[in-house]
Amino acid sequence: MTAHAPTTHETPAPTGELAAERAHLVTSRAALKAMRERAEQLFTVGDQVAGDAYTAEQLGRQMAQRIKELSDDPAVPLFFGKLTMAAEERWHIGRRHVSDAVGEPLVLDWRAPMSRRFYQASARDPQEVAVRRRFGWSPAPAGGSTALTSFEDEHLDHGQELGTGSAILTAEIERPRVGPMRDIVATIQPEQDELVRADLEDTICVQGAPGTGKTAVGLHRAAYLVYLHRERLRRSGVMIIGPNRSFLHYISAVLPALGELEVTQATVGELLDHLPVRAEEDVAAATLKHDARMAQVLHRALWARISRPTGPITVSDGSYRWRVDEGVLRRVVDEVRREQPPYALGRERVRARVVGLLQRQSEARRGDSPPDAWLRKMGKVKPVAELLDHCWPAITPQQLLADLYTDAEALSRAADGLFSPEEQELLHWAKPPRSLRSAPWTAADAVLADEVAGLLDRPAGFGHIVIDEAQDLSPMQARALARRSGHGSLTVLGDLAQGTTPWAARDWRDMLGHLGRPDGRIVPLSTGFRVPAAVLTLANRLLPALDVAVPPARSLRRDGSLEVTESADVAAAARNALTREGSVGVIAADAAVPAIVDALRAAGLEPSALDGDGRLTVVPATLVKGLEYDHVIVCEPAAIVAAEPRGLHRLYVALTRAVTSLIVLHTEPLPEPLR
Ligand SMILES: Nc1ncnc2c1ncn2[C@@H]1O[C@H](COP(=O)(O)OP(=O)(O)OP(=O)(O)O)[C@@H](O)[C@H]1O
Repeated sequence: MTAHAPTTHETPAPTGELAAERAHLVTSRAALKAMRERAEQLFTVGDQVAGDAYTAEQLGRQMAQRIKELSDDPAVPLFFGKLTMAAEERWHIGRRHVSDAVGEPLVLDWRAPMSRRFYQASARDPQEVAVRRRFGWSPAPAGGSTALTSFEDEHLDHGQELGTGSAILTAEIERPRVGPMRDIVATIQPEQDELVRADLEDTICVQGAPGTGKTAVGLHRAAYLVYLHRERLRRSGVMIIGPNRSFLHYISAVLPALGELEVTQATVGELLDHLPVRAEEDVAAATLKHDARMAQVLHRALWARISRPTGPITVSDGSYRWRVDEGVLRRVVDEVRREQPPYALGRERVRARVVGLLQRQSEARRGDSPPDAWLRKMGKVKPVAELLDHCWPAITPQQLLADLYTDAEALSRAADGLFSPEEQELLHWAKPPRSLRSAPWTAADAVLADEVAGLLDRPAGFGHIVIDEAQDLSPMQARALARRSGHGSLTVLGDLAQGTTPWAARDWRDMLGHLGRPDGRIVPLSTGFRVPAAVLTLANRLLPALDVAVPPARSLRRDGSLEVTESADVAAAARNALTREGSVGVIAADAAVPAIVDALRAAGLEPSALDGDGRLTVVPATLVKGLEYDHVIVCEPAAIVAAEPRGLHRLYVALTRAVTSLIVLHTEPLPEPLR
């Protein structure tokens, strides 16, 4: 394969081609406006013609959604690419579909099957594409519009291919980052596109070094799947799981920019709402609670609640008395138990079968079928209720956990052969709480309560879940997500080297097992788009000490700078960084953050809150995962390492947040691998 120099046209364009492209832009914008006006008109008419209130509301919601989808943001290019086919057809590719009054497409949605060639065609396999064109756009000033300024052609039919040498890709990657994450739809790379367009049925697990575009791939895959399977996924839903709220805030603009407004975004913690978290616990206890063995302990503890009937029941029904013998009742309970339904469903099944036995007696005596009200009444009569409370008692997740934590014998039975006596002791509450609400519930208990809730009843599953920073999930958290995925598929994104929780994954196959998808495809991403090579070389020196088998990251970026300085003057470093274009992130051990904020303020600088939109942000090291800044100042690496057991992993995360420059400030000796 031979790569040739591109034919790049810069503004002002000497040829009429750029003018023709600008004319196409004007036509496309006008067509989009007309589409929006038609939708608005339908919206008004729909209001008058829709039959019942429900239909009207549904229709209204869909139309309002459609109008929003058709909105034209002048700051966002309407198209970014163009394919000229060997057969002379021409297709512009953009963020959404635009067609003219007779339905002729003016811009193809990037997710349409045809658009795939824009990302995948190569000189070796042109896929009938003669020329691939990428457009350059000027940055939009605040509140203003972007302008079409240039284009770059690859004559695939003549063996020309730029790959990552594209000037427009380079400009996009090097564009200063301010504010939330942007979509990468104009420059998705072939290896990323393969993942974005993976089938809905496919669970994929992406192991990628920092900045290889994992988050970007996950978000674009969500947008792609919603486009392709709109009706199905609108019903079941798509969810994005991120490590914390700051991260979710950072990525929140990407899907709306791609026209997708109905995707749920949450942290794992936000999904677990079965008890109020009010206490902290030591790492050993928390780690044990996050261990996969805990699932077996809870399963045993719950099913140990079931006991066999110890006598017959007799039910008075007007002038009749029905009787069910102990042996028959035992068979009912044993049978339902063998069927292994969710526990709460099992209880109802026992109830229904006992009522069925009463019904048969009644029918035999009375000669006709009793009405539904009779069946409901029989389900609640005292002997039946007492039988259920004895044999298959109702239980809440909180009650089950509290009983385990306070009753050493019950715990020992459930944990027999699984937990050592010392481990069991870790779970024990020294004194019983006054009430379940005031019990010292911890975050790990919330995960366990969710496991129990999942044994009681199966939650409805999402059609697709994208899990970012998945390396940090514990086996029990992974199970909580598996439960919410039902028959759906997963996109699992992470980097074993960035695992910072005590239970962080060391092997993706194990994690996929906990996520209920042991056969998921594990795919590496290796090209880094964020971190400059010099910075990555420094961070890679930590890898051998991180005890994970991952290939070192490789950067596309030859620009950028690295400075390691023996100084504590963060204000001077920040002031200097602010003279350059782009965002500045100061990353420090959590405990050092207040003093750094004070020092910056004392120097007349104004750091903004993590979710704010200022140019200078001070970020606690524990919250920086997934984020990026043009200029990063990492303060005192030794303190970041010392703050937690997996401090070196945390430092690896901190060092890989820089897009353009990294400044490491220290007065203490640097951690060993960096010396
Ligand atoms: N194909 C691409 N074109 C342009 N920019 C890209 C491309 N792929 C990734 N990027 C950019 O590279 C940066 C890193 O991407 P992203 O945050 O998705 O990486 P990541 O693998 O999730 O990183 P980390 O593991 O550090 O969280 C982002 O600014 C993203 O927009």
